[in-house]
Amino acid sequence: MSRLVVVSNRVAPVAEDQPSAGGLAVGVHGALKQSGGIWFGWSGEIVDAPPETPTLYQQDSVGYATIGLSRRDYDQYYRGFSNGTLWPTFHYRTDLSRYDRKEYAGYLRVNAWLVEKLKPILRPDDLLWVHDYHLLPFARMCREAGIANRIGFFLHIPFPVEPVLRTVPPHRELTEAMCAYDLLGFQTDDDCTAFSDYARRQLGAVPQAPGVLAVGRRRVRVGTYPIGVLPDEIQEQSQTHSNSRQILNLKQGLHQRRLIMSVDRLDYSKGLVERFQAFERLLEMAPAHRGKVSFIQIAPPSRSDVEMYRNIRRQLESAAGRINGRWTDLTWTPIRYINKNYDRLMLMSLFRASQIGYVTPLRDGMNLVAKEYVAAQPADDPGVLVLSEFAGAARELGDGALLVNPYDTDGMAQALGRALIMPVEERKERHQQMMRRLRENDLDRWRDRFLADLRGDEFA
Ligand SMILES: O=P(O)(O)OC[C@H]1O[C@H](O[C@H]2O[C@H](CO)[C@@H](O)[C@H](O)[C@H]2O)[C@H](O)[C@@H](O)[C@@H]1O
Ligand SMILES: O=c1ccn([C@@H]2O[C@H](COP(=O)(O)OP(=O)(O)O)[C@@H](O)[C@H]2O)c(=O)[nH]1
Repeated sequence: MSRLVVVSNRVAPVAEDQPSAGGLAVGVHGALKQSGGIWFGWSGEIVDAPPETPTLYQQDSVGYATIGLSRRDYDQYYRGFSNGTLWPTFHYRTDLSRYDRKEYAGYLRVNAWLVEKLKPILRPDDLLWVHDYHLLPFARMCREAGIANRIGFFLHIPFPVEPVLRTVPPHRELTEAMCAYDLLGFQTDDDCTAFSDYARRQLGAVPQAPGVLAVGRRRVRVGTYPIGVLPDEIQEQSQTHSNSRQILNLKQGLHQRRLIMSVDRLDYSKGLVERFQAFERLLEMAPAHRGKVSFIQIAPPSRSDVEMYRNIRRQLESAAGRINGRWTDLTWTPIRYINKNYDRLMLMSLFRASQIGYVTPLRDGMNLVAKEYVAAQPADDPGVLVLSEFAGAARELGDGALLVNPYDTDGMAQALGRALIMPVEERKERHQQMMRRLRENDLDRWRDRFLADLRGDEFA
């Protein structure tokens, strides 16, 4: 079988007990560990002079090939066009998006440079699987460099509807470039439909069969492949630290209080301020919960050199300070807001120790934390997932979770109140329902379905 070569901007740290840098790294690492292959991408370092060739190293079945970026490339490609333009727009925050031609030129330049660095490592029958918005034009540049391999692309974040996408000035060039991939994968049907609708209206794409678009002389397949987790592995992990000093101390310090848990990169798309406000509304609306419930928000800093990320950090600090200032008493602090990265084993144990998973992004491609929270619960006394309808995960977990609209403060507070008193029978039923979906759509299936479609004969 052909070798798998994964390309993504972010490459996971290799050690199991190291904190991971977001869902892409967690998902791709989990998938590659099973199948083996090469993982090529940015080393995470900014260097004075980028080397001629990537650094190669092997860890179990995965070969890593990573390379540093110069300050200018990092600024224009990663911080600039990827995270200053595409990320906010694709998350429907056109108010936070900016466009700079120089940054876009840098984005294209780095894509072409990465192709040049990857080419010598490639074999003619390698299967390429490229990930995420940093690399929309990567396949087009591969084709220009004479790389004829089959290339698939998976978008981890939402794909916006046409009027929103058009606010990115080079939208047509970008989407035309996407059509140089053989297969385009999205997290949800909504994302896939948004792309297909855009392609029909703006690029004159003609649907040829279900999931196949003809765009000029190219045929491109499109499909929905929701990323998953490995529920059994998470069940096991969630018990690793159950009796550790940290978890025991936490439980002791809670004095029987119910625990609400949230874990997110510190990102404005995650709806953290709205979430804090809804928690405060719960305390206002339901005096019985005062002193009886604690909320832990873990929010490791992310992309801190992008201005909007500094703003959200300030806003949250002020919200947490204000709410705690108003409600804290001698024995109870309602919100523990922690700006630190935790390793996954500890996170899964924290999920298991809590009664509510509070996951309320304003917009999210999938949100693996929601799935991990469910997988980490004890089957005989599971916690409740309170989940935003705007997370990709809501498509699969909507029947078992309490779905909320993160713009509706009262609605979220009500959902928290309902979760806090939900009888165990209802919690078990909801949990079983969600576990069924997690098992049907686990991480192995995500990889296997995508790669089977990419290998398929339809392209011949
Ligand atoms: O690499 P960073 O800039 O530090 O950011 C971390 C990752 O964030 C995003 O993750 C997304 O992928 C998850 C898994 O599919 C999904 O659940 C989540 O909804 C997405 O936001 C980003 O897409 C990745 O490229 C970043 O590496
Ligand atoms: O301190 C932390 C915070 C998060 N995560 C992991 O990072 C991933 C976040 O993925 P998600 O899809 O929820 O959001 P993203 O950050 O990719 O937007 C999940 O697997 C978390 O368990 C972690 O390992 N340590």
